[in-house]
Amino acid sequence: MKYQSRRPALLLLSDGTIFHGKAVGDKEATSYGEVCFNTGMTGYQEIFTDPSYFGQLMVTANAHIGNYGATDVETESDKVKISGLICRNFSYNFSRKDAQESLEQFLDKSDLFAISDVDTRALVAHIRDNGAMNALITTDVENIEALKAKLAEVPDMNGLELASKVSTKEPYYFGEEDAEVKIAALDIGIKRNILRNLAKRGAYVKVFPYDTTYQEMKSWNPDGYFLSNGPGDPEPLVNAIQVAKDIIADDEPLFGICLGHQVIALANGISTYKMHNGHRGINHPIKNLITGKGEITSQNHGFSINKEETEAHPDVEITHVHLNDHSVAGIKMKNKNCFSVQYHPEASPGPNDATYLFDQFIENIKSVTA
Ligand SMILES: NC(=O)CC[C@H](N)C(=O)O
Repeated sequence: MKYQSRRPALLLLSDGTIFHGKAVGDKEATSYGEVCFNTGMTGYQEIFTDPSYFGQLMVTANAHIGNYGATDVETESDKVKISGLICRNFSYNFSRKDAQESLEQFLDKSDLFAISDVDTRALVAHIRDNGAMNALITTDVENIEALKAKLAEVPDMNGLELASKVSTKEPYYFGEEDAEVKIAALDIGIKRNILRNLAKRGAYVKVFPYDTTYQEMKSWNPDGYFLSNGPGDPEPLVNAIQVAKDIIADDEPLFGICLGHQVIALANGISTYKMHNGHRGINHPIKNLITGKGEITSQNHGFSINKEETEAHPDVEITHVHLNDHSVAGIKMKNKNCFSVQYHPEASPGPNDATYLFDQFIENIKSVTA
C-alpha cells in the first residue's frame, strides 16, 4: 500500500464549473473525456474495463471505491478503458479474501489517473441537471485559463467514432470448437461476459475486427451473428451498419447489445440521438412488452434510438421500454430473425434478470439450423 497523497487536484467541466479534490497516489497528470456517472454500488473493476466507456471520465456515485480490491477475473477487457476516475473516498486498503491487489495497483497497470475527495453528490446532481459534457481532471491546478483552452480542444462525443480504438486487431475464438452453434461476433467494443454467456450456452464464437465485412464473416459459415456493445456515437459506424443491413437482407439470426442495438436501428433507417444524460447503473427498470414482466437491468449508454421513428416503422416492433423515461430499450424485426436490446443482459456488473435474452438468441439460431 502506498501513502495517501495530499496533492491537490481538480475537475474542470466545460461549462466552467470546478470541483476540487486530491490526486490518488502521487501522480502528476491530466486526463480528458466526456464526464459521466455510474450509480452502481458494486462492480467498479468491470465498469472501468468495459470498452463502452472508452474516452470517458467516470464519476462513481458510490461513496467508497476500492474497498474490496481487484482480481484478474473481474475484468471485461484487457485493460482499463475509462480515461479517468473521479470519486469521493478512494480506499487504499482492501478487504476481501479473493482480491489479489489493491485498486490503486490495478489502475496503475493501465496508468489510469484518478482523483478522490470530490463532492461527488454535488457533481452527480450537476451533471444530471446540466447534461453530458466534456471535462478534465488534473493536478495542474494553477492556470485555469490554460486548462479551459486545453479542454476546448477535446472532441465532442456527438459524432465521435471510437469502436476502432477498442476493437480487436485480429480475429480470435472463444468457447469450445466442437460446440453446437457457431456465432460470428463483430467486435465494436465487446465485453468478455457476453462471450462467456454465449459459450456457456453451447456456442463457439469467432470475434471479428470492427471493419470486417459481412462476406468475410459469412465465409466462416456461422449459424448466427452478434453485434456487440461499444463506445462512442453509433452513427459514424459505416461498416457495422452495412454488416447489419447485409445480415438482415440474408435473414440470418442476429442479436445486438447496446451499440449493436443502435447499429441495427440505424440499419433500418431509424436515427439515434445523444441523450441529455445517459443511463449508467445496475438497477434500471425495464418492461418487456411481450411478456409484461419487469426486469432490473445493467445499463451504460449515452445515445438512444428515436422512439417515434421506431413506432412508425413497418418492420420493427418495440419489445422493451425503460420505465424511468419510456425510451426504447429493445426491438425486434417483425419478419426477420433479428432482435436487440439497449441494455446489458450479460450484467457484469449487475443483476441477471435479462440473461434469458442469450437463451432466446440460441433458440433463434437453433430454430433455423434444426
Ligand atoms: N454500452 C454501449 O454499447 C454504449 C453504446 C454507445 N456508445 C452509447 O453510449 O450509447
